[in-house]
Amino acid sequence: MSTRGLRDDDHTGFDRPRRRSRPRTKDRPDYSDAEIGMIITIDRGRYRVLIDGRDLTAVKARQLGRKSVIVGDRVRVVGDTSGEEGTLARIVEVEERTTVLRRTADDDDPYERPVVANADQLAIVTALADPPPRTGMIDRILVAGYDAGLEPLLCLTKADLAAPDVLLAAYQPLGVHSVVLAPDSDLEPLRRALAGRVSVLVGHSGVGKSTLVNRLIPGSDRAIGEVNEVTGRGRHTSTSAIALALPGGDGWVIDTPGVRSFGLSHVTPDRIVAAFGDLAEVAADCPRGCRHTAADPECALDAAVADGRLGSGRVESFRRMITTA
Ligand SMILES: Nc1nc2c(ncn2[C@@H]2O[C@H](COP(=O)(O)OP(=O)(O)OP(=O)(O)O)[C@@H](O)[C@H]2O)c(=O)[nH]1
Ligand SMILES: [Zn+2]
Repeated sequence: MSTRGLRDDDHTGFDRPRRRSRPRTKDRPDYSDAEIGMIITIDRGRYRVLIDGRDLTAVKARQLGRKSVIVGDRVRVVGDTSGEEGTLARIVEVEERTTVLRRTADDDDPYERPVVANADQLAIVTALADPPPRTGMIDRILVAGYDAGLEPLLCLTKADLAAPDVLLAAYQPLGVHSVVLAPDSDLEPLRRALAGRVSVLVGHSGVGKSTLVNRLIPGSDRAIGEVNEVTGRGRHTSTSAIALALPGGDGWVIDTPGVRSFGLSHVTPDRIVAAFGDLAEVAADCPRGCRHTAADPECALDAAVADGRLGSGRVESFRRMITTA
């Protein structure tokens, strides 16, 4: 009797991929020598890849199938990698991602769309006036960022038009770092916060994100914008994010097109709580399925506030964030 006959009766065998269906190692091309680059931006199926300062255009190789390639991805590239005009390289492998920022188009959308890979900071650009700040939007972006394992940075622009105090006070208990910016303000605090990191910039159209990027990276030429009254979109209609190197090679900012919504149907309360070490420790005692809101009668966060293990301000801020988001 063959061993295969025995395995067929074994239920656990069903889920395992059949050995024969996998390509054998010796048939699989070895790309370990292929050059590694970073995806800078994507335009109509063409990927801009930066390798050692060379800027090339590439397409996805067929063997990648439906695997997504997104801005920030580290990829292996073969073919013509000279970067010369008219040449096209092929992306054959995507390196494992350290983080993935995702969004769903809206809350009823079951599809998570990966937006940016390998970032470590999420800079939320919000105007203090014109357009007025919306904490619901900030909360949604914070939740998406915590879910992705990114550290948030609140960039409050247009401080010449309104004071930042109320917003700063709202997010201080969560430990969110912030910088306040006016047209003539010193950029040094922002530069320090971005130094050596890969920061995704998100913000509603009109908050002054392009103005900020142009100040940080002279020559980056981000379109500053007359918002189109009909479409609500800025002048440049690109839908892809773009990675821009900070001067002196001191990190990257990844600019994203003005976000109008940040659907969060893929996020669970426990993944958010996990971003806060002190809260996560306490929430380990919550009943199964607890959403950690004020409406959850047995949430362990309440007991921890009552006996002084957690500050009430921190728990309230956390709950406001997860409930308005
Ligand atoms: N008063 C004031 N206005 C600013 C400031 N920063 C930018 N603006 C103005 O706000 C408007 C929008 O600025 P943008 O930089 O285009 O904003 P954006 O967030 O990039 O918007 P999109 O390009 O639509 O994504 C422009 O008219 C800017 O001149 C600021 O600090 N103070
Ligand atoms: Zn709870």
